[in-house]
Amino acid sequence: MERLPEYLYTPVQVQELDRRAIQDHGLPGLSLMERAGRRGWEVLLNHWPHVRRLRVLCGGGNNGGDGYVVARLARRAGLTVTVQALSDPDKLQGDAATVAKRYREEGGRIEAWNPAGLADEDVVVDALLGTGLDRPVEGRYLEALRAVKAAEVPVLAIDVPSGLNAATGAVMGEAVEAACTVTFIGLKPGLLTGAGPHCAGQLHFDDLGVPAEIYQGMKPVAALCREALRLQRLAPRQAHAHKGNFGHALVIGGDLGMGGAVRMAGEAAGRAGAGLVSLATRPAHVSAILAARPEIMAHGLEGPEGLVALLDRATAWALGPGLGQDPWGQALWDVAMQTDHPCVLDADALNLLARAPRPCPNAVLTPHPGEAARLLGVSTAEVQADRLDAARRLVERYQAVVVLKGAGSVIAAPDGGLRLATAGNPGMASGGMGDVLTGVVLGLLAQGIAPAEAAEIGVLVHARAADRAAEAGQRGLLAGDVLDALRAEVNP
Ligand SMILES: NC(=O)C1=CN([C@@H]2O[C@H](COP(=O)(O)OP(=O)(O)OC[C@H]3O[C@@H](n4cnc5c(N)ncnc54)[C@H](O)[C@@H]3O)[C@@H](O)[C@H]2O)[C@@H](O)CC1
Ligand SMILES: [K+]
Repeated sequence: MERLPEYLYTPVQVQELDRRAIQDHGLPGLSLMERAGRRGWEVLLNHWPHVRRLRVLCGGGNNGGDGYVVARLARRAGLTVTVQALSDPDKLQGDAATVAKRYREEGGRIEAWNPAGLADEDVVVDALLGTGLDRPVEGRYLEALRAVKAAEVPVLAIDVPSGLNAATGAVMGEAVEAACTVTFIGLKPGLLTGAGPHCAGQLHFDDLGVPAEIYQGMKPVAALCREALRLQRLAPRQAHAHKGNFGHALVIGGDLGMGGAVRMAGEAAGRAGAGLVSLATRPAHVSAILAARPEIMAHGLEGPEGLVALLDRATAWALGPGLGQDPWGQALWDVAMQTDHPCVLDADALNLLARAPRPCPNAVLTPHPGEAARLLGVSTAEVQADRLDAARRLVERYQAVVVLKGAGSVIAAPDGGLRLATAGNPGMASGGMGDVLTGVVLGLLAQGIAPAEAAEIGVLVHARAADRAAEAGQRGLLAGDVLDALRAEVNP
C-alpha cells in the first residue's frame, strides 16, 4: 500500500478543510477539482496502462465534477470514453458545471445513465458520490451501483467508493467494490474499517496541494497505528539483557478440548519477546503442550486453587483462550479478576465480562464484533455499522483499552485516542488468529509496554506477520503460520 497520512478526518471535516482551503486560503475550488481529476487519471493509467474503453459515471455534485475532468483527460489521450450522468447535467452547479462545460467544449458527450455495454468497458470510473453522501442509495443510483457490480468490470473510485459511508465504513444500501480508490485532502476512516477496505481496494491519497495550515486546529477523528512506535518500542536488546528483563507472561484458559487456544496464546507471548511464559490450563492438556513447546511452563489446574500463586509470579496475564463459560472457567475468572497486573481479556473472558460488566482499568479487551456486541448489549450489525463509535463506547463502559478486531481493527484508549490498522488480510479469518493476537499483546505487556501501546503495536505486529505469512496465499492461512512469522516483526 502507498504511504498514507497518519491522521484521519471524517467526511464532514474534510468538507470543512476543503472550505478553508478555498475561502480562507484563496485556493480556487476549480483548481482543486482539476487536480483531483488529474490525480484520478494518473492513478487510472498506472493501474491500467493498456486501457482503451472507459465509462465514467458522474453524479450531480462535485464528485461528479472530478469525473468530468478524468473523462476530458482520457479523451485527450485518445481513449473511447462514455460519460453517463446520473443526475441532470444541466443542473450541475459551480465548479462541477464548469468542468462539465470544459469536457463538452472539447467535443465530449454526456449521456443519460444506461447499463448497456457496461461489461465491455475496460474500466469504470465511479464519480457518483463522494463525501456528500447523506442517505442510503436508491433509485437510479442504486440501479447503477448494482449494474456495475454485476458487470464485474474493474472500477476506479474517485474519493470514496460510492455508497460507502466514509465516516464509518458501513454500506449505505449498496456500494461500489473498487479495485482502487484515490482519496483527497483527508484520509477518511470509513475507507479503512468495516466494509471500507473491501470497497476501496488499493488506496491512494493526494492532498491536492492544500497548505498544511488548513489542518491546524482540526482535531483528527482517529489516526493510523504508528509504525514508528513499533520500531521504537522493539528496539534491539542490550547486550547484557537477561530473561528477567522481559517479564513473565501467564495465559489462563484451555478448558477440556480447547488446549490448542491456550498453547498458541502462550507461544505467541514468547514470540513477542516475553522472558518467561506460563500456562494455567486443564491438567489433561499439560503433557501435550510440554511435548510440543518445552520452553513453556504448563500448569494443570482442576480448579482455582494454585492460580493465585501463578498470578503472583506473573508480570502480566491473559484470560480467555479456550476458557469456556462452565464453572471451571468461571472460577478462574473470579480469581484472576482480583489482581491488578496488566492483562488481556479475550474470548470467553469477554463473554463472562458481558454477563457481569465492571471497569477493567488494567486490561486490554480484544473482542471480535460478536463479542463487542455482547459487551455493549447490541447486535453485531450495530457494532459493524459504526466500528469507531462501538470501540469508543466499549472504552467508556469498561474503562479499558479496546481492540475491536475485524477488517480495519480499531484500537481505542481511555485517553480518547483511536487508532486504525491498515495491515492484515482476509486469510486471517480462521480459527486461532485471535489467540495469537492475545498472546502477542500479552507478551508486549509482560515486557513493560503500557496497555494502549501494547495493543497498538500488538495489532500491527500480528497483522504484518499475517501479511508476511499470506505471501504464499491467503486461503488456508493458519494461525500457526502467523506464529512462525511473528519473530521477524518484533525484530524490526
Ligand atoms: N472544491 C471542492 O469542493 C472539491 C470537491 N471534491 C470532490 O467533491 C466531492 C464532494 O462534493 P459534494 O459535496 O458536491 O458531494 P458529492 O458529490 O459527494 O454528492 C453530493 C450530491 O449527491 C446527493 N446525494 C447524497 N446522497 C445521495 C444518495 N444516497 N443518492 C443520490 N444522491 C445523493 C446530494 O444531494 C448532492 O446533490 C468530494 O468527495 C470530492 O470528490 C474534489 O474535487 C476536491 C475539490
Ligand atoms: K465516488
